[in-house]
Amino acid sequence: MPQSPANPPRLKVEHLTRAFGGTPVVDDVSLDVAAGQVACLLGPSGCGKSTTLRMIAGVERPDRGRIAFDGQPVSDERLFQPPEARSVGLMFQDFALFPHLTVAQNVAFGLRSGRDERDRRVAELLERVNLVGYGTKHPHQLSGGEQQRVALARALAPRPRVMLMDEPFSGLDNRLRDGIRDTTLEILKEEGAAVLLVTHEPDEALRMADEILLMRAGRIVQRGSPYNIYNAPADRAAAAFFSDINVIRGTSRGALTRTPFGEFLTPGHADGAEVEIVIRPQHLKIDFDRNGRGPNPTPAEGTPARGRVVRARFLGRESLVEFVMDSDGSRLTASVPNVFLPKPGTALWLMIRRDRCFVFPARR
Ligand SMILES: Nc1ncnc2c1ncn2[C@@H]1O[C@H](COP(=O)(O)OP(=O)(O)OP(=O)(O)O)[C@@H](O)[C@H]1O
Repeated sequence: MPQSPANPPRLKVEHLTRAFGGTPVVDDVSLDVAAGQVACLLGPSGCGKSTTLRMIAGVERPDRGRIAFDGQPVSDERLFQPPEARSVGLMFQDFALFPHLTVAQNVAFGLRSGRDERDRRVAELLERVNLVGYGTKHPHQLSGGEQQRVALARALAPRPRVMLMDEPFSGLDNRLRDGIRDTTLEILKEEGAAVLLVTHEPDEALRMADEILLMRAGRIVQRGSPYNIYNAPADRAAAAFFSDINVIRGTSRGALTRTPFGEFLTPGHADGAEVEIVIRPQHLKIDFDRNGRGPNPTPAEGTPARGRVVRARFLGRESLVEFVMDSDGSRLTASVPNVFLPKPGTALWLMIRRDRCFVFPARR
């Protein structure tokens, strides 16, 4: 739904700022999340994600900035509503179920309605999280995944306008996690809350988010759909956050940069400026050596360059092959689906998917 003053986003955060001991930890963060939308705050440990979430929850006071739900301020220069007045659902890494309460009592905990309505809502949620028949059990009788689903049901029970989740899946077994993420996402979408999920795992953000907000040192450095963030990273660090990367350095002259893979267009970079051409391992293509010759250059893949295999590893879904390049001794890594394990020393040719390269100014 388009947003306007008459139709404000479910969650709106403007210029949120918080310092600890003089060090800014959250620095001018603004974001919007619509009802039914999942936004992921993604960034390395310590970048300020949890502090942002805690301010929106109302358990941490901002130094500056405004927070509004459906256009109604819950925190600004004058106002600071406590968490219980905000209609937020909270879910953290340790689910913190009440051990002495049953599953049904845990789910009913935040419900203020009459008994019939409460029982109806608990039954509805237990069915939705696939725990029919578990109502009388206690948390210690449940697996980690089941406990996580109870926590989700408990957080959603009062129909919060905004759902805040801080690394909610990180305590779970790796094999369970993808399934639980998908189920959780389905339920969140059905319930229609605005969801802000904090994670340091790019895979989780790519899987769950409608919008990713990439955070670094207290600031949001890029925002966009998973597709855009992955395929058009704002800088080298943003590219490197999602996968291993290869970096080919060169000097831009007349908007062209010469590399072992031919010339690359580098418009917008001054003459003599050092640039970095960044390419993910899966976008390097490998071809065989034909008596010292490689494949013919193509417009899309440019000039091939020869290298020798240093190491090849099988990682299950893919094989990673590391090369040292003949031309300048630089190291590059290519990823190949399935099994491809050439012996060290094998000469092979590499080509670069030019439409998948990113060009950035070189880091000093
Ligand atoms: N109450 C506090 N007092 C002092 N420093 C704090 C406080 N809370 C957080 N910090 C500091 O602020 C920085 C950001 O912490 P925050 O928990 O927001 O980061 P994060 O991105 O969520 O990291 P993680 O994923 O490790 O939880 C850290 O350096 C942390 O030590």
